[in-house]
Amino acid sequence: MTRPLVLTLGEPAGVGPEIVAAAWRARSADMLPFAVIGDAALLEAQGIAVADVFTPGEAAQHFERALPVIHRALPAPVTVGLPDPVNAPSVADGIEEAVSFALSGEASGLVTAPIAKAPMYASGFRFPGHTEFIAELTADAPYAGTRGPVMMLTARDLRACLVTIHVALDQVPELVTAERVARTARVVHESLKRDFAIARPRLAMAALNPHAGEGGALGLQEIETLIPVAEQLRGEGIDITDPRPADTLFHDDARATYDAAICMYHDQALIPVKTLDFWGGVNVSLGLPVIRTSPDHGTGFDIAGKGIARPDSLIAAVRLASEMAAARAAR
Ligand SMILES: NC(=O)C1=CN([C@@H]2O[C@H](COP(=O)(O)OP(=O)(O)OC[C@H]3O[C@@H](n4cnc5c(N)ncnc54)[C@H](O)[C@@H]3O)[C@@H](O)[C@H]2O)C=CC1
Ligand SMILES: NCC(=O)COP(=O)(O)O
Repeated sequence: MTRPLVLTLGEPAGVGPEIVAAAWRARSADMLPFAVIGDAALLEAQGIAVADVFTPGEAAQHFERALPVIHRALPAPVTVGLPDPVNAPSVADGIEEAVSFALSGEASGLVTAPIAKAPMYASGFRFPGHTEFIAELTADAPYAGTRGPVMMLTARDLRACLVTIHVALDQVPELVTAERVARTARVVHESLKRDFAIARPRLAMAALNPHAGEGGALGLQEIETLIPVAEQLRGEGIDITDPRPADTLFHDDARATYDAAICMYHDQALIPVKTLDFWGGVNVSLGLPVIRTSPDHGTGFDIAGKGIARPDSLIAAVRLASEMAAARAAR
């Protein structure tokens, strides 16, 4: 039987509590039941019934009538829209606890509500985001496959996967190495088979430079790095294209030619994803021993507490984690 999911509440002063409550209100047959790690008072304040539980395994028995919560009180009161770094260590602890439930098998996977990066960094959090933190927390767990983490964003029929994640643009060219591109492609190829049940994944590689480098006139990374690595990957049996100009890779007809795009930097992947479907996009961490999904938006401090935050992306993240858990269980 597939176990429930575990959710983290994320930044308590952001939209997390209201979208988590809304996701529970929208519970449906295509979602696994879930338990939330966080401050129960913030969820009760959303006008829903909550049930105190100790593990995600207890979620299913309560889920229909109340949102199961693994209560973790915050050290400082929450002012909506104003993150307090004093609460940041509890946010990180919640993610760590969720990962341990997923590693122990008590949860099928985790779905994380957004964190605010700046207050986390101010409190000493030393990871760029969830993705790298979860990779570190799971580094010693057994895993049969190429290790990530690889960040993938999905929206409608687009899956965009990142070779570099949260780095300044001027650092991107030196980080686009053959090793990084190859590892990203291998992780994506394996994950599309294992987690998305795609038997023969087709990958499209995005070029780094305009016009895929214009034969070297607009940059040499395609000739020196990307074309050779694409050839090497095809030699391993991975169906991947040579680098394609990124400006023509994401329109409707182009998307039909591949199952995932390998993108060289953050905005190359996230702009098409968020343009295509800002409300329904999902962030997925690939190449880890645990399943992890997340909404593609952030903490929405400008709208938190106003009752207008849309839960669609979190709901899509819960659905996708449920599908991935089913795909892994069926193998
Ligand atoms: N997975 C995660 O933990 C992520 C965290 N962040 C963090 O979020 C914080 C704020 O980042 P921003 O760049 O301002 O992005 P943001 O996504 O929080 O906000 C961008 C715009 O989208 C709107 N928006 C966001 N979520 C919405 C929702 N559920 N319904 C309706 N409108 C929504 C906001 O009101 C704002 O106008 C930062 O600290 C950033 O690091 C950002 C992206 C992902
Ligand atoms: N821009 C995507 C983002 O910030 C999500 O990062 P992560 O917390 O999922 O690693």
